[in-house]
Amino acid sequence: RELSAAQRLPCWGKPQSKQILVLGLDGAGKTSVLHSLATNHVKRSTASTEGINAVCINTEEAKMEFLEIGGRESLRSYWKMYLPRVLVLIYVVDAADHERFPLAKELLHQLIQNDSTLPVVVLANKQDLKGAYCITDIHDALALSEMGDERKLFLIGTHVAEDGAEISSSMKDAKELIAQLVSEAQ
Ligand SMILES: Nc1nc2c(ncn2[C@@H]2O[C@H](COP(=O)(O)OP(=O)(O)OP(=O)(O)O)[C@@H](O)[C@H]2O)c(=O)[nH]1
Ligand SMILES: [Mg+2]
Repeated sequence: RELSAAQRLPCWGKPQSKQILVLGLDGAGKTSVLHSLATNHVKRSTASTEGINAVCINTEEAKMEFLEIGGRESLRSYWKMYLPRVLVLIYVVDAADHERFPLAKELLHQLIQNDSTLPVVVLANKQDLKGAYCITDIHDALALSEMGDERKLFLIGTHVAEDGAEISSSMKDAKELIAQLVSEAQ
């Protein structure tokens, strides 16, 4: 496993680049969301990310470089290493994974505790699943009211359900919002 490869990735680390970190527990849907945002079509991931996964996405507004770090327990210690370089943090949760909300919450709060202004976009993914928590419940479960007053914080429900379909309007909104945030953050 070569996490240090991040330094050599073609689109990661250029001074003019807008870097976005994508974190969240394993299985939350980070890779699936990134694939879908990149292609505008739903594409579910079939494998857990072994290390890091870098995806460049360009919109009219911004050239964006997304870096996902796998969410498995063995990879979580790497998450914070990338924080100092990011403009925006995307935190993906599986809205139906009730059992692990407390863990997802704890890890999110640990990540942002030393940066009171880092913008955060929480994606409450898998909204298509029966039993998925709605936005209000996710807001409570993750204690998003305790993320600090100075921070730009957004919570969007998403799903990556039907392979091949065009991405949902909420996913398009998320893409626009992220582009907006990175252009403001630079
Ligand atoms: N029903 C449903 N399944 C989803 C959704 N998003 C992702 N999945 C499925 O959930 C599983 C995990 O998705 P990934 O995108 O690999 O999750 P990840 O967060 O990248 O996981 P790691 O790389 O292990 O950290 C895959 O089987 C996906 O097909 C969704 O919105 N709805
Ligand atoms: Mg992944």
